[in-house]
Amino acid sequence: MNKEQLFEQIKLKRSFLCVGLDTDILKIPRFLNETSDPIFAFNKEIIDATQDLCVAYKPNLAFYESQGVAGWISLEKTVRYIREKYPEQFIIADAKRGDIGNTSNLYARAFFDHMDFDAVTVAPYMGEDSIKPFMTYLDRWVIVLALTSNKGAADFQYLKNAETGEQLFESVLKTSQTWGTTDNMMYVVGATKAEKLEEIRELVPDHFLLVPGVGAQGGSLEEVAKFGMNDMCGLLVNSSRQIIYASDGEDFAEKARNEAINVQLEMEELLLEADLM
Ligand SMILES: O=c1ccn([C@@H]2O[C@H](COP(=O)(O)O)[C@@H](O)[C@H]2O)c(=O)[nH]1
Repeated sequence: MNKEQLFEQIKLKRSFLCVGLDTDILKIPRFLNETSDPIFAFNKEIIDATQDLCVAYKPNLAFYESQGVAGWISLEKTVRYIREKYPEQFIIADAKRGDIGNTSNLYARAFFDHMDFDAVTVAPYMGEDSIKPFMTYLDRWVIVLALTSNKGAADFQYLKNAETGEQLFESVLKTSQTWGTTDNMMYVVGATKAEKLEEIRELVPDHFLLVPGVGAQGGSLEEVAKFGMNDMCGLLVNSSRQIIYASDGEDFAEKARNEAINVQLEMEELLLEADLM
């Protein structure tokens, strides 16, 4: 999917919501354990209940890898289900990969050839050759960690370069944007760091940003939109736990839908205010 198609979906759905499929076997409703693949059964219900309210899904690999082979099978089934039933959805592997070039090559093959994701999150620490292999695929994306939502982001990401005075996340944004384009590269910026979005937009005015951290982590959607929106919206705002664990009963999908509706309605208002629809 390219940038224009993504923006079309945002306008059509009146939403820039990305539903995080952080499917924890210990948190899903217990009655699903009677099915042959509880993680996939959960995901399928959540996807069917939210697909008209969001433009993207983001399975976080940790939740699948922690289940060994069974988890990988659930993940593959989930991606295939979305692709076949809701092909307009943008599918992100939140895998935070990146390694020496030949290894990254195989990560890219795993996520784009074998599994048909649209995008994969990558850590920029190992530099250009660790990220370039992901950008050789047409209409596939890398999403580079720039300023993360967690407390530990302060350990390195705000460190200032002694010569330029630039903070590390600023250097990541400046340097890495020369490796790709606004058509194959996005950035992760945590919603809990919304106050930094204004300066981030000065560095990367046209890139899409994947913004986790609303909902369970307490980030403000309104502030993210105020400081982070551009003329193509430019935002995919992720919410995982607040939506998918709205209930642990038989009504879990319906309750997830209600949570997603609340977010979508707020997003619709923000898009209207920004004159994007
Ligand atoms: O900076 C980051 C990068 C990634 N994440 C991931 O996003 C979701 C957030 O889940 P919530 O339940 O909505 O808090 C999760 O998969 C994280 O690993 C992030 O939170 N912050």
